[in-house]
Amino acid sequence: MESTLKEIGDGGSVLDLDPKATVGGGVEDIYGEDCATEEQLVTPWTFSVASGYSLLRDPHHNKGLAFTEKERDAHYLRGLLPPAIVTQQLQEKKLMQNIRQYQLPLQKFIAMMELQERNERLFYKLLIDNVEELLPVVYTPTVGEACQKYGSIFRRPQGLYISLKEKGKILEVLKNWPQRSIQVIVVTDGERILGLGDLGCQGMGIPVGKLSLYTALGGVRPSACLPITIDVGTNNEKLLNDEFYIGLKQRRATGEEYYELLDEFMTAVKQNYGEKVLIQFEDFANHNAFELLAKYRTTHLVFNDDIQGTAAVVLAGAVSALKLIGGTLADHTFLFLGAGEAGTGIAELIALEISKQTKAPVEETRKKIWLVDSKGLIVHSRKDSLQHFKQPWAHEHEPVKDLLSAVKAIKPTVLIGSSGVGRTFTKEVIEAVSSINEKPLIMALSNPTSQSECTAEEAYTWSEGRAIFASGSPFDPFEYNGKTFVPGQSNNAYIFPGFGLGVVISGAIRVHDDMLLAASEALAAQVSEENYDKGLIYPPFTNIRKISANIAANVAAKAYELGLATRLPRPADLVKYAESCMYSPVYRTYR
Ligand SMILES: O=C([O-])CC(=O)C(=O)O
Ligand SMILES: [Mg+2]
Repeated sequence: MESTLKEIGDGGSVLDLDPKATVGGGVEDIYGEDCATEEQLVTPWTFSVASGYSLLRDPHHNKGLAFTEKERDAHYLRGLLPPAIVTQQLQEKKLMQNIRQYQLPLQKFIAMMELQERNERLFYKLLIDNVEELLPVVYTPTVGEACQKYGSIFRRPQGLYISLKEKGKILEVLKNWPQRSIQVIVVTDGERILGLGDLGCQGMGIPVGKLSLYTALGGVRPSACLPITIDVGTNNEKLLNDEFYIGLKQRRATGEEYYELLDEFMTAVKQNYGEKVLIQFEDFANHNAFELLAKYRTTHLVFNDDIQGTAAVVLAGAVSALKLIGGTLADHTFLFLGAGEAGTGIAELIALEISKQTKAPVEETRKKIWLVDSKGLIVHSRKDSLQHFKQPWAHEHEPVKDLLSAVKAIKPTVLIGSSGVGRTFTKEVIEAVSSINEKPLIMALSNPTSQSECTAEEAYTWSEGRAIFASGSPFDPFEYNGKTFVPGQSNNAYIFPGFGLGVVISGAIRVHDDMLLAASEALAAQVSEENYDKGLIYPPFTNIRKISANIAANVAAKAYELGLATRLPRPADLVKYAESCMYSPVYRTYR
């Protein structure tokens, strides 16, 4: 026998409400077909058929021991739970104690994953309240290890798998996902997971992790998030020979076969979810990442996190670092190690920002930015053999074979690592850049920690405490000569959740570069004097929800200004509006 469960909303939050309802045995949407936007969600409660034993097994509604006496009576839970009734706070305290007892980060990761599959609100409560501690568990660096071992830790699907086997049926596959009003999709094909390379189908850990940050850091409701992995095979021999590998055991499809599948996917997404679903491309290999972004940016609402998200966060760090290193952006010389998605994406956004500030054409402002790839400095004489995304950076200079020689020749004030290769900022490189600058800005962006171009300790020690340092994966504070330095985390996690929220709340239909500049500007504005005193060029993650609301508001304001927003009328106070839309993980009361 089943009861109808009604949740009493927790006030203001509209995005918080799950518009999908299950009534009787079938799946029916109580708001009708078109309920993708929050405006139509007028009632502060949802229905569910889950009750009794199945209610305890439903992660979206389960509260465990926090079910009250009344709820236990009304929803057939008597006897299924031990008698104690505890608060969400106490549950949180107990779980944090449990998680802290695990020695290995992967054990903590698995504990968090199990919690997410058991009690979603409690998972988000923990993540939001303990963000500094748990971000390295559910995100970089641990998520990298989890992807490497995903075959053996895989328990339940947390997202959609679309493989070559589903060719011709992708629309049907999308309809198998239980939630209908999706606002954000993060999709990968697993070919370049962080700096770890091709992990094939096991890359699923990344879209799942990124979307849990969309909710925890950006406040997009979990039921509106859809993680997707496209499996076209893998070229990773180890996985191909692994009996426990969960993906297609074949080499990667390329060329027409690949692009046909991707095209079917992009068409099916738009057909199923409409044009206001944000599709975030994540951890594709360079050659496909640039091509997919160029191909779909004019027809779909797409965002490449590795090209555009990373660019916005690094630009924000460079702008805020000016308080410490002096000058304007245009006064600085940038040298990158790595000329892939992150390197060229960051370089272009910096050139664009300098061009806006100085009114000089972007072709000119690019000349202050130099890139080194595996074959040395990118210079004009190499132009013909360069991939198209590297060509704008082929400046006039004699050939230079490696990073150290490039530092000596170019004399950068800012050194940025985006190569995906660890320990490439050697002692000689950091000493060389420190001999040129009183305060060199050094950013070691590659993830996870094992791929970082240098550690925080190395940057501070080899620069004799003069470097302003930030990294893609987190490092602990480091003491040098009696002073404690706190490294900033230059990771796109600062940008994409707030950026996505801004896109969702404005109903934007396209992503424009100026919206990235708006996100970057809002992030830089959140750094305080107190942060600078510790050498920090990013605000701490503890304030991330406030930061995300500010980023969302600035992005939404730009979307309105550009005529790309469809949510009308424009809310007067966009920060307040963004905050009011954010998902809250506090338990709801069931009647
Ligand atoms: O996931 C992260 O930590 C940042 C990122 O996008 C990458 O490294 O590909
Ligand atoms: Mg990425």
